[in-house]
Amino acid sequence: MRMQRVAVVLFNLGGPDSPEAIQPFLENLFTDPAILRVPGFLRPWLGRFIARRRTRAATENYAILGGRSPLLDITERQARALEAALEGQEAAYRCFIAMRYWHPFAEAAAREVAAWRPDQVLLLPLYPQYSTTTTGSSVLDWQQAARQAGLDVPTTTLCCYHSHPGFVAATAAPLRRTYEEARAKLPAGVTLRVLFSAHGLPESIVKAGDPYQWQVERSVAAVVEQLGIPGLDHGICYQSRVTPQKWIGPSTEQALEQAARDKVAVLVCPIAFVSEHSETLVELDVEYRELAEKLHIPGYFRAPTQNDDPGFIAALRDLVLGAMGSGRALASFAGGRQCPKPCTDCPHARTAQPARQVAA
Ligand SMILES: C=CC1=C(C)c2cc3[nH]c(cc4nc(cc5[nH]c(cc1n2)c(C)c5CCC(=O)O)C(CCC(=O)O)=C4C)c(C)c3C=C
Ligand SMILES: [Fe+2]
Ligand SMILES: [Fe+2]
Repeated sequence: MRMQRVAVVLFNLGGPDSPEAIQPFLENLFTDPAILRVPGFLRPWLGRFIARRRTRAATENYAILGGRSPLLDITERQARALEAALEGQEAAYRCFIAMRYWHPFAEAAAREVAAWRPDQVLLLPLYPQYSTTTTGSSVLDWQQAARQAGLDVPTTTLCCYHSHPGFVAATAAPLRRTYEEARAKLPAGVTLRVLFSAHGLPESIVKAGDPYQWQVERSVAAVVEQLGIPGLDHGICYQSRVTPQKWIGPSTEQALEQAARDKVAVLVCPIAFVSEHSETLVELDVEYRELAEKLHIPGYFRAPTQNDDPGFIAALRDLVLGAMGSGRALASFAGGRQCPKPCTDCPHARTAQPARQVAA
């Protein structure tokens, strides 16, 4: 009998692979209805307008990284490491990558998956917390791509793993190392504040029911508990605001200003990214570091993201094996947007409509 084949599809946002790709990448992003929530007839025009306005700042950021995002290279490493970690199971696992706004798109990934003839597909977002703007958008994109590729096999979606013990441990371990290194460099009297920095969202998206902020808070609580540092000074803040609307706060800039007023050193820990990219390597390592210096903050440190750290890959393996056969499926959410229903304690699980099975 042929061994069962499981295609694991890793979702991430994608990033430009050359300076010329920056504007079309941004156009793809800002014309996504999950990101730009304006009437359909306005979206292509407004989305391209916002993208063109953002291109200059983004080009300057990517220039610091050699003109391209490192996200795909890192995701490739994660995919190969996860594939290796899944060897020796009862089923044969192969990992594929579907990026949302730049190559490899879901369309190409779905064709590759179909050609491999899997018995099952598992969708694995590289976003620990569910947002309609990230995982939700990628799932919708995948569903369309899979239909076009004629891929009709049972599909399981892993919506979120904000408090999964493996993810929490893989976040806490490098944070603890950086914390100890930072402590050793600081004078004894200086407090070190851990600032958990997550990608921000427009407040209207959270008010419409997006569970992302709540899940970020859950992740932070779990990581702090795992660290077990008595009296740890810590806070949550949100970075990367790119539109003029009101975004959730406090912003990372505001949190740094508060740290300056409190005369504490800061250790910034990314909590919603699991790979290095422009928002960690440029925003956190260059822009916020400069701001911290300008504000005379007594010390600025940054914990690394997980990338292909063995602890994180082991967490992904456990998530994959735990999700297989669990019957997790998508439910349609009030308002017509897709929202998953796998965790019993997510607010969206309580508000979701009865499950509409998209896969067995
Ligand atoms: C309204 C705009 C945006 C929302 C909402 C948003 C949500 C969101 N994004 C990530 C993770 C990533 N974002 C990345 C790049 C990126 N994101 C936006 C805008 C929104 N993101 C822009 C305009 C860009 C391009 C870069 C820039 O112009 O500064 C990336 C990849 C970047 C790379 O270097 O490859 C990631 C990853 C999350 C987790 C999230 C909400 C939960
Ligand atoms: Fe983003
Ligand atoms: Fe959930």
